[in-house]
Amino acid sequence: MDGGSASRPLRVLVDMDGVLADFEGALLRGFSAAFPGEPRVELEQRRGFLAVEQYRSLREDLGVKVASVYESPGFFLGLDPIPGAIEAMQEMIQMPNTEVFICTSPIRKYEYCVQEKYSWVQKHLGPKFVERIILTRDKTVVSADLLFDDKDAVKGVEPNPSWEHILFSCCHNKHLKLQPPRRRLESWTDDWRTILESKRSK
Ligand SMILES: O=c1ccn([C@H]2C[C@H](O)[C@@H](COP(=O)(O)O)O2)c(=O)[nH]1
Ligand SMILES: [Mg+2]
Repeated sequence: MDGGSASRPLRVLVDMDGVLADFEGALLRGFSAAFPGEPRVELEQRRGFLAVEQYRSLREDLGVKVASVYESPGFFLGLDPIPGAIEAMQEMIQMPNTEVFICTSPIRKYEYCVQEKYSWVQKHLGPKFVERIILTRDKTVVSADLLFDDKDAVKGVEPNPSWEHILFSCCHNKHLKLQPPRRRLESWTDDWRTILESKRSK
């Protein structure tokens, strides 16, 4: 090739719940509204990725009750964007030599969730991002350089995923101390651009 060398584009996966869309805030509000007399887990008290497990540990029947909130029609479409997420995604998709995808797991009772995730992306990010949705219960089989995700352990059938997992801080994971070399993004005001640059092939 003449002149400069062409490097392969950087491929970035961005999770939806807890990274682009405020699942935890809506879950607490929805639970409080639907079950006002029941004990609830404030965001400061959230521990562990699955809210359903923490509610179940409070009292067995609370697991089913909290799950009924996110299984309800309108829940996923009504999520608020995480502060700065929309702006960051719009900037990222314009970056040269960069491929951005939204990589998100639907719940098992997928009837409303799947369609509403698509509608949420259309509403908040626009049609070019609808083209870039990857729905999977196993993110380890998706090939990329980076995955921004609030789940502390992203596991699946592939023991060595191609991506580096950047833990996006969320109420349920902010207390975890990461073992080096694992990295975090505290919020969308944190320096995600430097993380992208650190993964570009030289
Ligand atoms: O207690 C819980 C908490 C979350 N979920 C669901 C909600 C989302 O659809 C997925 C998480 O998807 P990510 O792509 O990892 O953000 O998990 C749940 O079912 N129960
Ligand atoms: Mg998530």
